[in-house]
Amino acid sequence: MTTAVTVRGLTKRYGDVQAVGGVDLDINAGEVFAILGPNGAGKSTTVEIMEGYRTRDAGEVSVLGVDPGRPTREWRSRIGVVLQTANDVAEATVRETVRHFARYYPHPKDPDEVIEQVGLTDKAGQRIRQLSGGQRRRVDVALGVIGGPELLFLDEPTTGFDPEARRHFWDLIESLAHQGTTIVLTTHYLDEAEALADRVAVVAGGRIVAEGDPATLGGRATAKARVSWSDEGERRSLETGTPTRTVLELTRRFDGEVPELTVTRPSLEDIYLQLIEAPA
Ligand SMILES: Nc1ncnc2c1ncn2[C@@H]1O[C@H](COP(=O)(O)OP(=O)(O)OP(=O)(O)O)[C@@H](O)[C@H]1O
Repeated sequence: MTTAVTVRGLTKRYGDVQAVGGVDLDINAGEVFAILGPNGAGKSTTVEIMEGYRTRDAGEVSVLGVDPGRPTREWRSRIGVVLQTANDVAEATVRETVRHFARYYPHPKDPDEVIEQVGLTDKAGQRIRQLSGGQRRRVDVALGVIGGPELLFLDEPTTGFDPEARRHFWDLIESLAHQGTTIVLTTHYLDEAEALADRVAVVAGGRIVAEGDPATLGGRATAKARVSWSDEGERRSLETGTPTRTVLELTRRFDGEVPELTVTRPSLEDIYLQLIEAPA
């Protein structure tokens, strides 16, 4: 497996604030990697260092084989970036803007296709300043992917999106990942991380407190399950480490279908909240 990003012992301090306090990361080529963490955890700082937009105090960083502290033009053309705050070219239209940015890259995608992918075909002729916040964010995403990047960084990409736009965005990310693009995203939406990411890292206080598959993070898949059902109109539930056995017993007791049966394990959000409350 090829590694797209390697980070070792990364630190960054702003005055008295230790924004990043020793981060190690390996992101494989072709994977979708989500960085989660509360406000001020150090996510953007870490990502901006990987993008070559921020200097580091210490540590080793390699992104597509290049130290982002010494970015080259050729390297820049291989990565795509969607920053948290975008610079709007307010007077230009969506199509003009996307076409304009396409010229910066040696092998850009077709601007109209990209506009379609982000769901802005109807707005292609509209000036950016006339778009809603969520629509502008979609322009940002279009500008991040127009160069056909091997590696795409997305910092809170769906903030301000309505639920439908978010789903469209997820489809876009899935199709880019399917085509082999490595994707690194930060998000505050746990459902987004769960839907998209092959692996997640939870950052708190400038350190990684957990890392892994979102389905099993923090022992999620083996944590006790809550089995709930209905018995003569009354809701019953119990927590158990052996939910299969419990369901089997209930099946016997009800001689078949267990009324209103649910079996749940902790959600990614439950595990995330535990992790950030008690950093390792
Ligand atoms: N340019 C800066 N100058 C001084 N302090 C900064 C600067 N940028 C970030 N910080 C501080 O570094 C810490 C980490 O900030 P960072 O933006 O990396 O967090 P984050 O995890 O991305 O947060 P959010 O979820 O709010 O975007 C915070 O305490 C922040 O106040």
